[in-house]
Amino acid sequence: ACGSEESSGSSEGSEDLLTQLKEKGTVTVGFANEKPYAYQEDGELKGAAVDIATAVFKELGIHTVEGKLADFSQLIPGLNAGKFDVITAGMAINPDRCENADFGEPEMMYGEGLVVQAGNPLDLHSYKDIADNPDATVVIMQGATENEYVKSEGVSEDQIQSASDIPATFSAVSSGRASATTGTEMSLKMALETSNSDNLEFVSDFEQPDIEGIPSYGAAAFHKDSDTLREAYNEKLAELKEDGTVKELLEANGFSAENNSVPADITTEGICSGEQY
Ligand SMILES: CC1=N[C@H](C(=O)O)[C@@H](O)CN1
Repeated sequence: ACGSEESSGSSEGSEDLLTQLKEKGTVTVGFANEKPYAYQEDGELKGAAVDIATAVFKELGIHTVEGKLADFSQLIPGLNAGKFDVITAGMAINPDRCENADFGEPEMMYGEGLVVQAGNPLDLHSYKDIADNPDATVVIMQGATENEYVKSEGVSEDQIQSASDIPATFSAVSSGRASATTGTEMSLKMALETSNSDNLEFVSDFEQPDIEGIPSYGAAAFHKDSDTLREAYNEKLAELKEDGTVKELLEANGFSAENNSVPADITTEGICSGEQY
């Protein structure tokens, strides 16, 4: 195949992407360095989304997974620009994103979290608490679902700050530039473990908002032209859900089988169409 040096997100040319990847034996995945979903540590690609994708690709005869780091907000644009073959970032499926990428079937379920300064000086326990306090600000990773979640709970645009990644959101709260940050529960817990700012606290009694999008369902995301690859991925993924491998991989990455496994009736089509969103 021509252009075999480049990973191409499109199936233009003589062979579809699945066939190309099988021939190369390598798939290139986009990720945003967010533990425990997809991150690099000691030169190795790790995380629940990476592990699940790696297991699926292995079943497809694609044994090497290479990572390409991108800001979270650049994952879908990067996919569509052909920088990687698939996004493995535990990205939440939602109707807006479904317009720009084709998600695989859901691999994990997750909720939200909140990190504030130690002692929780503004007494923030929900997105509504932020909305109700004009002095409160929240810093959120660019492109993350939480930007919409807080707004739907009444937080105003001028209370929201943006940062390119989770470490940058933590330093904004730690330095007092923002009152709080929100992200997925697991991202915040993990980032807090490795953060060297001891003046931050995870709000353990955070109230999950009762809004569209929560809980979220994370999945791999494919280029709109990669139907064959996505269908083959979904087929193997279903087998690995069935035989307990997905559950095992979630647990190995700190998720709980009980709280983070996807209920059997939830489908990507259902979420994209808005019926299950
Ligand atoms: C795993 C993850 N999920 C959310 C999202 O999909 O936007 C954001 O919190 C960013 N990271």
